[in-house]
Amino acid sequence: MAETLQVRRTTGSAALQWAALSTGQRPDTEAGQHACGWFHLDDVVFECGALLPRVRVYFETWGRLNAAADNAVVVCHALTGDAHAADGGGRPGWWSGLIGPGRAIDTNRYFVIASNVIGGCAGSTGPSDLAEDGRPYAMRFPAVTVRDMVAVQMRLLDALGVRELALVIGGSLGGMQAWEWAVMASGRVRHTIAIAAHPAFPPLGIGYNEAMRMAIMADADWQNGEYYGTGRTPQAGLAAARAIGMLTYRTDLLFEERFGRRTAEAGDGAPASPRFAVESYLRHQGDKLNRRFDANSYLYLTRAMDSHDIGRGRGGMEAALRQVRGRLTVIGIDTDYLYAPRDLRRAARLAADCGVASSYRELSSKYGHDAFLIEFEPLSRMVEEALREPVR
Ligand SMILES: CC(=O)SCCNC(=O)CCNC(=O)[C@H](O)C(C)(C)COP(=O)(O)OP(=O)(O)OC[C@H]1O[C@@H](n2cnc3c(N)ncnc32)[C@H](O)[C@@H]1OP(=O)(O)O
Ligand SMILES: N[C@@H](CCO)C(=O)O
Repeated sequence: MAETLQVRRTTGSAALQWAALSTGQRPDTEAGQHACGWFHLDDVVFECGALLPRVRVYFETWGRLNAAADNAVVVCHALTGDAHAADGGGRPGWWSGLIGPGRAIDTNRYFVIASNVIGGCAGSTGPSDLAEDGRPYAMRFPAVTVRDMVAVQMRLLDALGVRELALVIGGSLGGMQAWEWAVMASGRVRHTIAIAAHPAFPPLGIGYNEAMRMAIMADADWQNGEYYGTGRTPQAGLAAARAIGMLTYRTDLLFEERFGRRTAEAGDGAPASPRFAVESYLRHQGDKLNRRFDANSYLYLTRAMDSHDIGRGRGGMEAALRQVRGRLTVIGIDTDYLYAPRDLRRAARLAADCGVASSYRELSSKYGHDAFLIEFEPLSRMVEEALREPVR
């Protein structure tokens, strides 16, 4: 199976040079330094049995892999996130508050890797890419699962020469990947931190995902997914999906504080134009997502979330948990509507009952589910504390 790896340092000596590496050859990066790269793999077999002859993974790294090749940290992104988790290329990342020199995930100490998930639309192969026949995959893209995402990430880590992981961490869909990493790479991962994510995606989440998919597929511009190159994209559908999503990612308290019943300046009260501040906010969020996200990827990634269940095909949840070796920290958010803290506390307890060195921590926030992308100070403290705990 052919694999190729290209890495480009964005800072420091010989910055901006693309280097082609043979797999297993560690990238020559420096402590704290940011790099980005492409990993090309052939013949990737998905859990559903489908095979993609060519797959591309976009990734970014921070820091340097140590001589023992055991200081790697894998950071997994959420539904609409990407590989740009921390500062680099002159831009902050979505977790810059957590990752960087001297921060909770210290890039002077760790070699941090974040990659865009397969099925996504931020550099890695997804439904908008061209299939072998030269047409976009669209709905012909295989049904991707969280396990497929992690399997590809594991191959990336092998190619980068990483032997053992100090930490795998992520929130939401990223947390689901972290749960899978704990099982799939058991013995290779010293610490897993799964934030705002169940070990098996709950029915309320599946329901909301379906409502969001219905919004996209009801848009006439969706065209059964074959919208690429037609000049029409399902923007209204994706915007409606984002609005539904945002209502589950935040809280009533926050909306009360931010918007109350205030009206938006432009609103004239007609049903078709936004009247209240909260409406114009949701529309703005939809516009923003349309500028950076592909609707078909949204369909595929929400389906991946629906299928997430670490016990699937492994004899159930307990049997899967019994495979976990390293330490597990589950972080819940007290105001998270979708990923209820009581479920996550229970999951951490179940893991402990199954012999895992497991603990539960709770982040208190008015932001709801999205708190893991916003509340960097308390989250940093929790990550630092968790990393100080014994591995086994
Ligand atoms: C910035 C990125 O991280 S994008 C690339 C990677 N993406 C990810 O990792 C996905 C995860 N990220 C996210 O989900 C979000 O970016 C979060 C949770 C981190 C932050 O959400 P934000 O949308 O930036 O914050 P918030 O909810 O405060 O909304 C602020 C926006 O709403 C706008 N807004 C606020 N009130 C209103 C209103 N009444 N009417 C219209 N717009 C409004 C603000 O002007 C601001 O707009 P801007 O983002 O264009 O500057
Ligand atoms: N704000 C997050 C929500 C899902 O966790 C995202 O857009 O990815």
